[in-house]
Amino acid sequence: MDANLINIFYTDKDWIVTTNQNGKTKITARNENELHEETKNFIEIEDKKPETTRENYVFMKTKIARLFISDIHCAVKSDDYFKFKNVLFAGLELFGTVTSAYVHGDYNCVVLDDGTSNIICLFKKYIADEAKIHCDKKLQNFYSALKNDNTDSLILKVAIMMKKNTRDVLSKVPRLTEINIGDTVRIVGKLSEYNNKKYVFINRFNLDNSNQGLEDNLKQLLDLKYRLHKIQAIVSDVPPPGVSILKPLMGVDPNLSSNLETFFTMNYPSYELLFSVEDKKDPAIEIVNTLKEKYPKVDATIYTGGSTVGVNPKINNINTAYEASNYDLILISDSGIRMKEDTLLDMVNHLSDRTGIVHQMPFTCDRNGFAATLEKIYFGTAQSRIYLAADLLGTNCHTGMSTLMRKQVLEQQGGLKKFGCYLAEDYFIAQCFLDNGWRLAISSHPALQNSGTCDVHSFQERLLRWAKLRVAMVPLLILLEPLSECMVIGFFAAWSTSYLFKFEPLVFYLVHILLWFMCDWILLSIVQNGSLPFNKFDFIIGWLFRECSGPYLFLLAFMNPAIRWRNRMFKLAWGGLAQEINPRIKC
Ligand SMILES: CCCCCCCC/C=C\CCCCCCCC(=O)N[C@@H](CO)[C@H](O)/C=C/CCCCCCCCCCCCC
Ligand SMILES: O=c1ccn([C@@H]2O[C@H](COP(=O)(O)OP(=O)(O)O[C@H]3OC[C@@H](O)[C@H](O)[C@H]3O)[C@@H](O)[C@H]2O)c(=O)[nH]1
Repeated sequence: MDANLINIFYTDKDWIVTTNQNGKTKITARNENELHEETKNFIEIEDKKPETTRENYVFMKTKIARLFISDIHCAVKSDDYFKFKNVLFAGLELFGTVTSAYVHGDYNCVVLDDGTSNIICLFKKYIADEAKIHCDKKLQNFYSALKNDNTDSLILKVAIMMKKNTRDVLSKVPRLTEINIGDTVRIVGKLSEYNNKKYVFINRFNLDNSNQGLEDNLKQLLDLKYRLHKIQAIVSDVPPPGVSILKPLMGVDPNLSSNLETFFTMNYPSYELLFSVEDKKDPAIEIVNTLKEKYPKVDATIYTGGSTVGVNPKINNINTAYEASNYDLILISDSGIRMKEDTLLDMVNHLSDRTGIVHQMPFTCDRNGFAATLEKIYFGTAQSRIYLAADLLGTNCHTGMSTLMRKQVLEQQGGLKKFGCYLAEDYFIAQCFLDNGWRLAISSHPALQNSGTCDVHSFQERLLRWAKLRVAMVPLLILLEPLSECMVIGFFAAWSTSYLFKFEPLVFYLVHILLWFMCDWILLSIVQNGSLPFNKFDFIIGWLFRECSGPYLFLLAFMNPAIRWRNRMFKLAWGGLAQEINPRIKC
């Protein structure tokens, strides 16, 4: 921190706002590890004295804020300035990575992410593209007129000077085609707000790729970061297609309202939300109604009562909503999922003529407690490695907590109800797409599970249920799945190398575990794409717990095949057909 800082005039758990004797204001983040090196110090420097004070806020028209994007979303917008931590700013400077770029109406849009959040930054197509061409043409004409010297050269010189200025301003905003996904950029602009969403109107746009560290390069070597977090740009004048989002709800947890709210605030031009609640007295209905009132412009409907079209209670719950859906793309999204503002756009961008399904790889939001750490470790290591490997090999490993699919393909099979006789409808839906020649793709955004109910017992129950589904559907996994566990394969590898090469088995086993552990840490950091919410010691404990309990859970699943899902019990036949143990209908 600067030595000449003399006055702390605002602090909280995240920020310290200070001024020095010249009246300069500095906002410093307390927790700096999440940020890019460049944005560690959020210094707004303006030599002018405050021009005026308004409602006790220091106000300088020319102030430029350099803030986290997540904080920009919390800033209060008013007239031609915005307020953050009691400081008024006229404009802002952002630093981050371009995660998406597309044309929307008259605007070129760039989605910028700085690791804390993302925001849409836009500039008029006309300004960016045609104006530059127009300017260059005019300049050419002026130059040739000046060369011929048959008009008043002074006027021409002034005109040339002015046009050059205009071109300089315009050249600070690139064309959309000049921007690449993954570019690190610096944007200066004005904050704007529409429909409770913040946007930045770009005044200046600079590429800045000078800050890639060794870690970044290593990750890129592995190519996983590219596959997971770099998003394809679709530069097109055609707006993205409409999406019908099916949200099956059953009961309420402490995070439900905030999770569902993220579906009302997505940056996507046309979508409808179709909530399904089986029990008409379910308190989830009240939560959805409150959100509908808060966001009246979002097209949202609630379907209650469900319909019994099969054994799978999730399918029974959403089938009516599915049949009422209006768009050609269907997103089935479980109740505990949170969406980033640009996730839906990213998923749609991953569709191609041959891709029928785009799914999000299961992962978790940052939450506190051992259970949350354990969940993050499981999804970011043991599960990600198989999920990504399966994706690479084109094998079906689809988990249906957030899946975008083409309705036309489902309809050809007889609709969603066709899959109601399976408990693992997700696996069979994906298999059906594959069998019909369609490809599956993984979204760049991992699925952010954020259920408010997070404890070790229910997490293990869930893993147990999934293991039972897998064993019934793909019996070969009885053999292969234990072999994919670090402790089990390590044991066999140590035994065989000691037999074949006379290696010391204990040393081999410990080195194997250490290497596996380190690879898992790297993989988890890649999937997280930012700082982890726990330290290395927590990781060691969570990782050891997961690795030791994994094979044990698998054994349990194998020994007792009865499946409990929420308030119902099921059993599965080999192949995956389900039967409810107090059946209500026959499949
Ligand atoms: C010598 C080592 C051989 C390794 C073979 C790998 C065997 C697969 C091991 C574990 C499977 C983990 C699956 C991860 C996520 C599944 C989550 C889940 O169970 N979801 C269900 C509920 O939503 C869903 O219905 C099931 C979906 C997929 C089940 C089929 C999994 C087959 C995976 C085969 C992957 C092959 C990858 C090959 C890697 C070398
Ligand atoms: O009886 C039920 C159970 C569940 N559901 C809904 O189904 C969704 C998933 O339920 P849970 O969160 O309990 O289950 P999981 O996260 O384990 O689901 C996962 O595994 C089983 C697959 O069939 C699912 O597609 C997959 O998302 C939720 O939105 C839930 O509200 C119902 O509508 N009715």
